[in-house]
Amino acid sequence: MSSISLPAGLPILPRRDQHSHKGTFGRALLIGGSVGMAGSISLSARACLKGGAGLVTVAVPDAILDTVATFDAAYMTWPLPTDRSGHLPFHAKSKISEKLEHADCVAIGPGLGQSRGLFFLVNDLVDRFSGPMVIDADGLNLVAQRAEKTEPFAAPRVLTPHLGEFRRLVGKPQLTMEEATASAIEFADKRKCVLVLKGSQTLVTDGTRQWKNPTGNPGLATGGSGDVLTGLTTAMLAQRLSVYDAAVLAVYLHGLAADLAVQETSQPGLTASDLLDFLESALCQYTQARDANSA
Ligand SMILES: NC(=O)C1=CN([C@@H]2O[C@H](COP(=O)(O)OP(=O)(O)OC[C@H]3O[C@@H](n4cnc5c(N)ncnc54)[C@H](OP(=O)(O)O)[C@@H]3O)[C@@H](O)[C@H]2O)[C@@H](O)CC1
Ligand SMILES: Nc1ncnc2c1ncn2[C@@H]1O[C@H](COP(=O)(O)OP(=O)(O)O)[C@@H](O)[C@H]1O
Ligand SMILES: [Mg+2]
Repeated sequence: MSSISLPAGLPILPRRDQHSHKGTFGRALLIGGSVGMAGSISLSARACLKGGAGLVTVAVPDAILDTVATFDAAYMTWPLPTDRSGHLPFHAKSKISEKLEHADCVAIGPGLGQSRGLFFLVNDLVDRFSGPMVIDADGLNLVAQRAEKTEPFAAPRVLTPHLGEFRRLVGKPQLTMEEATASAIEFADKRKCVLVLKGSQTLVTDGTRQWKNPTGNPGLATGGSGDVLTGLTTAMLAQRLSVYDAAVLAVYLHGLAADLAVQETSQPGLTASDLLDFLESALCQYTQARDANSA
């Protein structure tokens, strides 16, 4: 029996049909990484698998492909060119497009770094991909650099900034967390997106609805924990949840995994890799409680 009770309003991940197959649970494409930041996109990709996506492909600069591929044998890799500074160049666009055609959902940003080529590449993909997309980390920073910062997004988008990234998105470097909360709701409403303002009680909003997340602890204050959230959110999109529901459920499960992890380890000792190991327990507790509620 599950030891948790699910908070009201938590989205339901549908039970798996007996005759389902990997295609049923979506093809996710994750784009990120640069020399020195192979870990971030690897964490995202593994979290995407652990979160239940059917097929996961990671597109990274070829200089880091072997490192990324070795992290988990269960996802596929797609080599892209690497520029002289270790980043994806703009001309990676054509090879990305080949994979984009077959993707049900996309995540972009973890570990990308920043360059002029990346600015044009990322903004082109954000504008062009018609399916749901998670934008995180440098993906957010590159979107923030656009001059026309007020237009609504043309397709379903989940943006997952921490306070520092949100300040860059709205161009207000002094914003407090309290001010950011109000501003996040306004941002999501105006830009027609889901905004996940990450922190100790992460806020998820689409401008109309708000979810203040009850799970999670300061053990999550460790490099790579946000990258895990990116992959988990993408997994929920791959399983056909709406952008708002995907973000809420991912944030809840991510925090729950951290809460379960620190029962067995410690807050200071928690790493993003450990967190991946507890995603399964979090999903187990969640699905048991979901099934008990519907019995
Ligand atoms: N293994 C890997 O490969 C990893 C690679 N990674 C990759 O690194 C890249 C850079 O991402 P990043 O988040 O580390 O740096 P950045 O965007 O400069 O943010 C830090 C700035 O924001 C501020 N800040 C304020 N409030 C904050 C808050 N609540 N939470 C966090 N920060 C907050 C903070 O202010 P401070 O409090 O430090 O003065 C500081 O000024 C990105 O591509 C990412 O994917 C990482 O994922 C780690 C694992
Ligand atoms: N004190 C805290 N309590 C609860 N959750 C936290 C705390 N500090 C950080 N987190 C969570 O950890 C994650 C950190 O994300 P981020 O800063 O993007 O990490 P990274 O880029 O290193 O992967 C977010 O999901 C955030 O909500
Ligand atoms: Mg981050």
